[in-house]
Amino acid sequence: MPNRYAYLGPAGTFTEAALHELHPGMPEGTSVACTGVDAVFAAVRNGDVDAGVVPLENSVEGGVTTTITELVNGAPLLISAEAAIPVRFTLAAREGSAIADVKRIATHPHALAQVRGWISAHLPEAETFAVSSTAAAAQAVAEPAAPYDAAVCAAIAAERYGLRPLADDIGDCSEAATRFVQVSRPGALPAPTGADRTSLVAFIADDHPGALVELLNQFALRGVNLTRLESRPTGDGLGRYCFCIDADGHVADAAVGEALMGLRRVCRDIRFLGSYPRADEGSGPAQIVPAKGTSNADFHDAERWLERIRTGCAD
Ligand SMILES: O=C(O)C(=O)C[C@]1(C(=O)O)C=C[C@@H](O)C=C1
Repeated sequence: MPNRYAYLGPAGTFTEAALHELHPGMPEGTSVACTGVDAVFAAVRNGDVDAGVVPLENSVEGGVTTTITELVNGAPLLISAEAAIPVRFTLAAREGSAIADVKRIATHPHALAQVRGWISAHLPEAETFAVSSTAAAAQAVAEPAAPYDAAVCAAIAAERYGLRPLADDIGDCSEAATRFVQVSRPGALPAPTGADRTSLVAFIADDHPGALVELLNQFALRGVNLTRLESRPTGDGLGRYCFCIDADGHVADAAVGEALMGLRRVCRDIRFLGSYPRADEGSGPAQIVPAKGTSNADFHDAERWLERIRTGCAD
């Protein structure tokens, strides 16, 4: 039976585009549109689907809170894949509308944050309304008795719901991109590819000067490059934070594995969120030349040397 995937729906979201990027040519009927990120997580956890795709971070607006909260606090799931896609926004309305008619605009909060400048320049009087996704906004605007005049959505969503684009490419940052992750129930990890990413959440043991530096040193000492560090409240009281970390490399790599063991020693708790192929393999920080003494071979050589000393076989 083909795998089934949940995603933040309805059809026409950027998340659906990410799902198709991860699984090109997936058979009809294998995707399940959910009305919220939390519903995607629930579908994965209760076994309705094999995996789910959700937005994790946007290059302009940052982390997607619901996704991060689910990964940090919900029943453990693993990230098994990622996709990064450019996000371009269209203002779309029912046939016959003009820009001057737009008084009420619906969209997803992350999308709104990325078009705020355009809206205040072109529609300063318009009211904005947050809905569960950009495609949900387009779907709502298409209703004859819609409470909104226009949606900020992907061009493909405008087309799917029969809306007319009033303005294209209205994002304030032309290079905006969103990173999506596929989450699965815990199981075997994807094999290392040589261009991987590892995600985890670190809970520091106690609040003291240098606690974050101690944590970061575990990576720095082993030459592991970090690609994301985000603090999130633990929910246990003001000033209590955990740290969401993405690092280059796979947990099967000696340097990453040793960094994780170091974290385990200095932190109260570590939630491992997965090792999976990087979406941008072949470019960017994955190309960083490993620091001297941090390759797999260097670690294994040092391990064998220590073993010889311990067993009295040192030369
Ligand atoms: O609403 C959508 O189309 C989504 O896929 C969600 C989402 C997000 O959560 O950031 C994805 C990409 C865009 O940045 C705007 C919205």
